[in-house]
Amino acid sequence: MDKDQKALFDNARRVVVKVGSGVLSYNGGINHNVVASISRQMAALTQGGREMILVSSGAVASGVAKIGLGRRPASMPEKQAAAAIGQAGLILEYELRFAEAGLKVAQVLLTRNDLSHRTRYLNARNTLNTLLSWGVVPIINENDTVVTDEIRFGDNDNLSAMIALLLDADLLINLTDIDALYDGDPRTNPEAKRLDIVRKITPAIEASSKGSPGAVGTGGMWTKIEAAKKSTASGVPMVIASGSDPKVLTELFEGIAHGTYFVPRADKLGSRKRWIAFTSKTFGHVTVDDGAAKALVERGKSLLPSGVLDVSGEFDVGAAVAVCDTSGNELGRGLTNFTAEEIRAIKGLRSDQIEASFGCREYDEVIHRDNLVMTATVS
Ligand SMILES: Nc1ncnc2c1ncn2[C@@H]1O[C@H](COP(=O)(O)OP(=O)(O)O)[C@@H](O)[C@H]1O
Ligand SMILES: N[C@@H](CCC(=O)OP(=O)(O)O)C(=O)O
Repeated sequence: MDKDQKALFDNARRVVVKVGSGVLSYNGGINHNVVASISRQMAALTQGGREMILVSSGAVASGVAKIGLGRRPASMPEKQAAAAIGQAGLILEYELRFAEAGLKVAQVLLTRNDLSHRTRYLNARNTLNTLLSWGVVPIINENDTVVTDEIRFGDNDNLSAMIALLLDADLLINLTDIDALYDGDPRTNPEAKRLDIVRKITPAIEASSKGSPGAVGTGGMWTKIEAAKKSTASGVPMVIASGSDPKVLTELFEGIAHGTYFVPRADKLGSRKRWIAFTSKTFGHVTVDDGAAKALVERGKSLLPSGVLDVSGEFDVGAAVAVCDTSGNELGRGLTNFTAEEIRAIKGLRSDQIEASFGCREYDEVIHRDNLVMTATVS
């Protein structure tokens, strides 16, 4: 790896590692060698002075094996039931492996709703920080029992990025059943070429990652690219590498390159803005005209009522909303100063017109720049 990457690994104090179902499964059950090698490497890194956090899939695979289903169930309730059976055994296995190195682990189960709710997000952050301060390794999975389509992450890739942002991690490592990101799905395109470094997630990279997942994974490469977008746009680098390589983590921290490295933006986004941009749940969207789009994206301005063309959804003051251009592309997200109904009444109006029509105006901005994060570029 190059000098900059090596410095980054050397200096990374807090690291989130995600392991996917594909690499954790073997013959319809859990791959004990992979659990052992990931635990051993993470324990050594923890003892070397880093704070390591694990996001591990594998509950469904473990449950399927335990009750002898023979195959991964198709229906949601069956998957949830299998995960409930498998999660205990999965954590027990990690607990035993980490204990061999004298370390303790903690099970943390989360849903998307937990993190999109600001207070619960802060509670989760406090708990995780306390565990880390006690030298305990948190092992996180989606709380499959209670998730519905509405609140599920659906994939642990996005959850791992949100955890990296929540904990202000220095690095996110995604261990999967393939050695790197390719410019096409190698399972269907034998000509696909390996990408060692991604400086910008281009539409071509997005398109090449849309193949379906492996037999047991969820989301495939696409959800890993979504995670890389969240992570790098917040200033946290991400690596996709093979989890079946028993030295992958150890070697990465020795300066030996593995997999694909996603270069982050230079300046780290503050923790509140990360939450607004990537973790909050949006309750609607406002469509802005071309002038407002440019002012927001290129000049970091607040969103004024005069730039708003349309509003969708019903929301209250303080809700998170997406800001979209006239083609429906999401430009960013922010916390609104007005309800949806109020924005409908004042859209397109200048501040003096609002005062003339309504007799007063509490805020000049629909979304103030302090509560706004733009994630897109405008051509
Ligand atoms: N562009 C790509 N580069 C690499 N792998 C890809 C690509 N597109 C799709 N894939 C597939 O994504 C799979 C990994 O995703 P998934 O099965 O969901 O893993 P995990 O269980 O680790 O989340 C790989 O096995 C690979 O076949
Ligand atoms: N919560 C599920 C994992 C779902 C999931 O995201 O799987 P994967 O895409 O393999 O990381 C489980 O533990 O089986």
